Amino acid sequence: MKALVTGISGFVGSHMAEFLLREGVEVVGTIRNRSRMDHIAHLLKDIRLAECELRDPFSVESLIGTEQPDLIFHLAAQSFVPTSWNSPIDTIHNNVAGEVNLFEAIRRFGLGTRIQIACSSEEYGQVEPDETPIRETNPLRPLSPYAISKVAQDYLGYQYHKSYGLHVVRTITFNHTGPRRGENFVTSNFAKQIVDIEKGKKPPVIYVGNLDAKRDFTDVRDVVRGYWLALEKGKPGENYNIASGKCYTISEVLALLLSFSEVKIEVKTDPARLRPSDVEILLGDYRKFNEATGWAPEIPFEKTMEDLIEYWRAQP
Ligand SMILES: Nc1nc2c(ncn2[C@@H]2O[C@H](COP(=O)(O)OP(=O)(O)O[C@H]3O[C@H](CO)[C@@H](O)[C@H](O)[C@@H]3O)[C@@H](O)[C@H]2O)c(=O)[nH]1
Repeated sequence: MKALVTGISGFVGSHMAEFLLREGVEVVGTIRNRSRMDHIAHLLKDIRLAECELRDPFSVESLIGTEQPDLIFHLAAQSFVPTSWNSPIDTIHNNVAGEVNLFEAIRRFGLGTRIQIACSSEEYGQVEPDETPIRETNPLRPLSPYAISKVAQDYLGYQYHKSYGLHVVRTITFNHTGPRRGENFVTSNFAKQIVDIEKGKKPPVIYVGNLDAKRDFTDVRDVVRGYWLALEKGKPGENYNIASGKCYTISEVLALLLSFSEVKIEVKTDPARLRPSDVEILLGDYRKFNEATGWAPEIPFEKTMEDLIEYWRAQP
């Protein structure tokens, strides 16, 4: 069995590759010439890399024709919400064109490849108080260009399944984190700031944005197991929430991370970290996915946060 992981050098891609190797699957991953390699350096003897610009249909067609994968985990994306306000067109183009190019190549070669699409709880956007925990039937009220790009990716998956019978499973993943999480994202950003203070690299002040937002975090290692199960047991054309079913305010996340450290730290709001519109609450109902695949989260949030801070402590 051969799996293609787009964005293999990223946070989720590197964990996906580790999971697939443990399952005995042959792993090929896409990289671009400017991809960082530190997350997958330890895997290079066991995986193959293919340089591919997903935005370029010729590049994608040549990759798919050569590799003819049984499975695709489509994880490559511009995934940071604030970047999508600075470069909305680039976010939408990158996330949407890459997926269309993959679907078109699979369709043209007539392959039976099973394809997982990484959709996002950001698609739900403005959620009303009586709508939590959020089910897949909730209306989508996206609040950022990133969310729009994910709505498009999600519905393209539906459409290519209906129009051409492609085996596409759409996973709607709520926030996820763990070791190697990029330092822009809130959990890693706070953990790294704390560790930089511990190491004396910066004064004892932690800068934060909106602490009132509520998010539902799942450990990345549980998430990649979910992506595998989505293609093993999920129904083509369907969408499934992957979530923990619990949510924390960002101020609770900050308090938890601070509790792992001995140093005294002052908390300051950095206005540059506030967004034009922020999703207030994301709390997912994962029953549909559980019923289809048996998946449930296993790693508690406290353990994920401990592993994350230890990850940053171990960095040079
Ligand atoms: N990044 C960041 N966020 C902060 C900060 N302070 C508060 N926040 C708040 O923390 C929340 C989480 O921010 P992110 O970690 O940047 O994630 P996100 O915007 O929720 O998006 C993530 O989850 C999506 C799934 O819901 C993913 O699709 C997306 O790629 C990303 O992983 C947001 O409400 C944000 O305003 C800060 O200093 N930095």
